[in-house]
Amino acid sequence: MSEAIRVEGIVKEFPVGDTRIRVLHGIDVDVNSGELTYLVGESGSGKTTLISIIAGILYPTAGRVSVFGTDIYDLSDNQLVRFRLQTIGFIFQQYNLIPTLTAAENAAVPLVAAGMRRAEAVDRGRALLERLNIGDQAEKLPRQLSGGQQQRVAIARALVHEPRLVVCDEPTAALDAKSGRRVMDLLREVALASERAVIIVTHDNRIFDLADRILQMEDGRITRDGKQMPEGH
Ligand SMILES: Nc1ncnc2c1ncn2[C@@H]1O[C@H](COP(=O)(O)OP(=O)(O)OP(=O)(O)O)[C@@H](O)[C@H]1O
Repeated sequence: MSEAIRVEGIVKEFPVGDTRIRVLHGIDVDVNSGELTYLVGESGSGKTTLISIIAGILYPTAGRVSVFGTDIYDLSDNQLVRFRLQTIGFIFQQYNLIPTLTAAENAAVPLVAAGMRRAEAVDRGRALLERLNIGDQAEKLPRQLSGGQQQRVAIARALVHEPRLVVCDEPTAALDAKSGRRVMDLLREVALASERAVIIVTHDNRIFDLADRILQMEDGRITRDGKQMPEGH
């Protein structure tokens, strides 16, 4: 276990009308590799905003984020895009699949973007779909898949290039218990590999027992940091 992510003094404000609202109030936290870290808290507490900043897709108003030793907001826009492509996999609440590509092609997108030959990339995408138990759906288009199947394609796409940091927003919400477990097994395997880290935002009490560490947010602050679920969940 070693420090993978360092978050220091993160403040985020959004403009609303003529004013600005502050949704993150100066967050300091480290995340270790070798652990599954969960981020929990009520709707609106700032979880998605924080993981988006950690994943390099939303600029903070103030503060620093270091991902495996790189201060990501010191990078130029182009460098950040490249760093994100190579190092970070993000599983969004919306699946954001490309409607004209098959499931296997969607899963292969990060590899193709990194320059891998298309046929080899699609083979790897298909192999990951098999591990997620939807290998038989690999040649279908997203609109021919159920919500849970689309979610697993999105998960395959986030993992296919073996990013060192995987950030997930409700990865199991649309899945039945068995599919959810498969996804979690895969994410745990990633987290336990050396020099890789996984952060999961979740309300899914079926998977709480799998967390190594649980961070709780309230009103834009981290108010608990421990192994146990806070009361009320
Ligand atoms: N682009 C935006 N403009 C203005 N306010 C925003 C914007 N994005 C988020 N917010 C506000 O920031 C706060 C935190 O939102 P966030 O989505 O991070 O919460 P969350 O904890 O992930 O909630 P949920 O569990 O419902 O997804 C909310 O009050 C939300 O309304």
